[in-house]
Amino acid sequence: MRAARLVADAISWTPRRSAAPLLHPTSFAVETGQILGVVGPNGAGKSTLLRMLYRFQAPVTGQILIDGQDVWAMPPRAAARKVAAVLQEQPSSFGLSVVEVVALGRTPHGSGYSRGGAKDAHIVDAALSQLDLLHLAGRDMVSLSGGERQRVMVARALVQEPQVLVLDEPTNHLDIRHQLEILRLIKDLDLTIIVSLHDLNIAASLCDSILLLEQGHTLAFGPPHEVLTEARVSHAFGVQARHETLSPSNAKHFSYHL
Ligand SMILES: Nc1ncnc2c1ncn2[C@@H]1O[C@H](COP(=O)(O)OP(=O)(O)OP(=O)(O)O)[C@@H](O)[C@H]1O
Repeated sequence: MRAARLVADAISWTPRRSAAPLLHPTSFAVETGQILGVVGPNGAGKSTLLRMLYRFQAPVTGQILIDGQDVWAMPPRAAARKVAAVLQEQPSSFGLSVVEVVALGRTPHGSGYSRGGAKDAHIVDAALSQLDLLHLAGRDMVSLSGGERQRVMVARALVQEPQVLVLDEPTNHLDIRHQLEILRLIKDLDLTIIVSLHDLNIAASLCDSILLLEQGHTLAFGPPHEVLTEARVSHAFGVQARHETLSPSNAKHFSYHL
């Protein structure tokens, strides 16, 4: 089993030269192979939280543990074999082709400047195929659409063979079909996943648990049906939220009004 249990124990983040935390001490656990959705209004602290999980900025307090090991206490290369990230804004990877960008995901598994062997090539090909990118393999990254680039970044994260995958708004830029495909892929992956999402209906159907943030505080953490209540969503987002049952599917669906 590749997935691992992730625990955030009272992690917080405060910018340098500032007294006020942007994220107040936040605790949660994501069981092995489960999906945690991080939701909340703009500026709630979702990306700030994710940045600590994928080792971009260190928590000012608290610890992040993967199967009991402190992510911030291990060497960066070891951490990169445990956690991969797919971010909203990607560097444009100037001059690199799709296959070269995806292959970069193998870096934490290589030694020195080794180019990787047949095993790496096989892993890269499998990811290109899984993300419907084989026909784009030779294309320059800068020539891709936003959605194509997003799929390349998911492929790169997968070839990293992490135990934990962090995704910041992964459906941004994707058309409906590719949104559904990415969501199904996320659901099927044998990984522990932390994903920030703006669409609460997607979050409720995709995730095993939800962390609802507001102004750097945890409003609620737990199963979607417990966290995403009409009252809490209305309060957090400043709207009137209505939780309806759709017919004939009987699926629950939020709609919103000002
Ligand atoms: N390095 C920084 N220094 C100062 N303020 C910051 C820094 N990084 C983020 N912020 C502020 O912290 C708050 C939380 O930002 P964050 O990007 O985590 O929110 P978010 O929930 O991801 O928002 P969105 O839904 O808009 O992406 C925002 O008000 C943002 O302006």
